[in-house]
Amino acid sequence: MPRTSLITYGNVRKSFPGPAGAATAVDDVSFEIAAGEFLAIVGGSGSGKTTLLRLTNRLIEADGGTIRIGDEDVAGLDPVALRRRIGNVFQNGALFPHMTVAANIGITPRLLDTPASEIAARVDELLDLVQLDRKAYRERLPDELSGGQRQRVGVARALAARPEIVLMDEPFGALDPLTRDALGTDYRALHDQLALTTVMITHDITEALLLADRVAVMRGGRLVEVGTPAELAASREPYVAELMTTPRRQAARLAALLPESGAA
Ligand SMILES: Nc1ncnc2c1ncn2[C@@H]1O[C@H](COP(=O)(O)OP(=O)(O)OP(=O)(O)O)[C@@H](O)[C@H]1O
Repeated sequence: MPRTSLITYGNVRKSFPGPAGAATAVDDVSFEIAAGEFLAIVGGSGSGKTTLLRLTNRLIEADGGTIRIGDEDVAGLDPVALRRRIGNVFQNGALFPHMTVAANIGITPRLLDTPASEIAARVDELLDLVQLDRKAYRERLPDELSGGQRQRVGVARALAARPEIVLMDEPFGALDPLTRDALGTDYRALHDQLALTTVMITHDITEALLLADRVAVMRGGRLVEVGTPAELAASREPYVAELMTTPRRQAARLAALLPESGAA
C-alpha cells in the first residue's frame, strides 16, 4: 500500500471474564489502516468489532499487543490527546437528550477549553458541513429531530475537534434504507473532503463494499481477512465467500430486473 499507516494493530488481545472463565473477544488481531483510508469492519454479532474500536480509543485497555496511532502507542497517550485525534459516531447519534443540537456539537471543544465564540462559529460551520440549516436546527433538542438528522448531528459532534480519525459503530444501522444510503454517501464525501481516516462497523456487507476502501472481516475475535471489495470478491476463505453470497445474489437479481439505462 503506497500510503503511510496511521493506525497499526499488532497482536491485539482482549478477554472478558465470563461464567465459564475468561472469554476472548479480540484474538491476536494485526493489521494496518492507512492515513486517509475508509475501512469497514464486518462480522457477526459478538465477533469483536466493538471491542476493537473501544480498544482503539482506550475506552477499554488491551490485555496484550499494541495499538499505534502514527508512531505513538495509544497506551502512552492521555485520554484528552486521544479525544482530539479521534472522533466517535455511535448508533442513533447517542446525543445528550437534554442538550440542544449546538450544545451537543460543542461538547468536545468545550471539554478542551475552546473559547465560547470559537465554539459557536465552529458549530455553524459543522451544521453547514453535515447539511443541516443553521437557524432551523441549532437550538433544537434531539427528540425534535428525525433519526437521520440526529445522526448528522452525531457526525458533526464527532468532527468538532477536527480529529484526523473517526470511529463509527453501526452509525446508520437504525435508519430507513433511503436515509441510510444518503447519509452513507454524504459521509463518504466528507471523509474525502476532510482527508479523514474512518473506521466504520457495519452489519451490512453491501454498505461496507459500497462505502469503504477496504473491508476487515472478523469472526470469533479473529481477523479473518482484510482487503478491497475486489480482493474479498476473489477470496477463497470460506467465511468471506459465504459473506459475499448475499451481495452477489442481489447484484445478479437487480441486473436481471433493471434494464440498463438507455436500453429500454
Ligand atoms: N464489557 C464486557 N464484559 C464482558 N464481555 C464482553 C464485554 N464487551 C464485550 N464482551 C463480549 O466480547 C465479545 C465480543 O463483543 P463485541 O461487542 O466486541 O462484538 P461485536 O462484534 O461488536 O457484536 P455486535 O455486532 O453484536 O455489536 C462478545 O462475546 C461479548 O459478549
